[in-house]
Amino acid sequence: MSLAPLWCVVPAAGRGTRVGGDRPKQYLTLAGRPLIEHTLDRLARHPHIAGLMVVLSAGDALWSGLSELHGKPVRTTVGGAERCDSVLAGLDALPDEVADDDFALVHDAARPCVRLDDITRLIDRASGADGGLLGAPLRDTLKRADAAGRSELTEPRELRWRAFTPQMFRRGALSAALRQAARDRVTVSDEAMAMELVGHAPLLVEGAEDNIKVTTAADFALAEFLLARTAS
Ligand SMILES: Nc1ccn([C@@H]2O[C@H](COP(=O)(O)OP(=O)(O)OP(=O)(O)O)[C@@H](O)[C@H]2O)c(=O)n1
Ligand SMILES: C[C@](O)(CO)[C@H](O)COP(=O)(O)O
Repeated sequence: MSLAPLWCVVPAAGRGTRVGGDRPKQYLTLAGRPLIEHTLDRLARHPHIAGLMVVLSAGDALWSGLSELHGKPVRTTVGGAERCDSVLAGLDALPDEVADDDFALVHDAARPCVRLDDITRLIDRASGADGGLLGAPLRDTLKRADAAGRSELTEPRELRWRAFTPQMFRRGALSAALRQAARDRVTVSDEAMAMELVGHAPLLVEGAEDNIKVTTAADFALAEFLLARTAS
């Protein structure tokens, strides 16, 4: 890997409404410490990550104040109403040393089980392809439901992927794509979608299915189990 070390933007400004806890899910306890600490620990341990830009909600009183982890700088900024607003704020806040042409990673605070070797593979492959994302091909039969919740149609599963993070793009190109989506009033659910909308075709890099996004309360038990099995 000849690329210079990359900064990683970590959107952590969500409210965790689907979990429904007494605080945003990134601060709920997972295997003895706040979920976000697991995520940041894994990212900072990756030898090719230079620093972390954690995007917090305005007035976040639960953030630990961490400023360094495993010798890497940890900076914070304030996010926005949607995940895409938070990612754009994170990109804008990256240090000046990150040029527009440099790659940056984006990884959800809510994905604590990411494997270091998947990050390495993403960096290796996506840097040669002008950007990409971790994901996994759909393995189940895919149904389209009608409004009554009945199966109306079986969709082809070939060429269908689930999108994970990290996602990796050049800082300037991703910022421009996110700004364009905002101007067009499109709420993009991931960085790759913003890039697709301006004509790019991000590389899909297959990653482990256990890189789950903690989304509901039931995901905590699964994440705790997976954390112990995905240490590298
Ligand atoms: N305005 C937002 C919304 C989400 N996120 C972050 O984006 C990641 C993925 O979002 P999601 O799982 O949807 O988190 P929440 O928005 O917190 O969940 P919910 O929709 O259940 O409220 C999380 O790390 C979340 O903190 C963010 O930084 N800013
Ligand atoms: C970026 C993402 O994690 C890819 O799966 C996801 O789109 C973000 O979660 P959300 O629930 O759509 O906000």
